[in-house]
Amino acid sequence: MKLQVAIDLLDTEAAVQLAGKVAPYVDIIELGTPLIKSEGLAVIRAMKAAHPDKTVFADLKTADTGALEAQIAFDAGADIVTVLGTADDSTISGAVDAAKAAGKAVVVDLIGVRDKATRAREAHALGARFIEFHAGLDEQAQPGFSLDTLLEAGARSGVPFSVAGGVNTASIGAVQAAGAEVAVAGSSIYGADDPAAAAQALRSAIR
Ligand SMILES: O=C(CO)[C@H](O)[C@H](O)COP(=O)(O)O
Repeated sequence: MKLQVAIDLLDTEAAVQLAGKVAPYVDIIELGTPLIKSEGLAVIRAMKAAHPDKTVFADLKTADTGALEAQIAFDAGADIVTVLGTADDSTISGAVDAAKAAGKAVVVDLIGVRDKATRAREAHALGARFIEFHAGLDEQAQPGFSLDTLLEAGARSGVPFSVAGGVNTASIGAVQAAGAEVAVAGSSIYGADDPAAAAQALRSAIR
């Protein structure tokens, strides 16, 4: 299983600095949606320039104009972009076409999707590289939130998937046991006193 760090900071310098600390322990560097909204495409360019050997994941959460949004992020250096699972099939297909032309990839994010396993299969058939079973920060803040429902749906989907939703050292074992290809960790890394140690601990927990 691969490890993806989600950087939900708000400025490019802090994001590149954090990536520099955790890069030895992660496979994929994700530029979070708030970071891209705050800094624009420049943060994608800066991250790819700083880490040309890493997969740079632009969490665009595209809802429309899939081909166009994917293309501008690929041109800026992104290797993977996200499209929302709630978007129209044509939006996913448009982004997938752009990815194929650029030799890059699309991940479909299931945030807000009710029947995640079914939509995951549809999105995979449309050409998404893998499907992100995701509970967003707002959903995680709800009383009684648990990652278990997400993991069960991912395991049931039968397609390649990642998991995001407050993944930490206590839960990453269950994420791997569910069969995820990628564990996405944001706040448990960027919110830690020592982000490098946090990333290293997550990496060590992967069997
Ligand atoms: O995309 C996101 C929020 O929409 C986050 O980047 C993702 O949820 C990972 O962060 P965390 O591990 O803190 O949940």
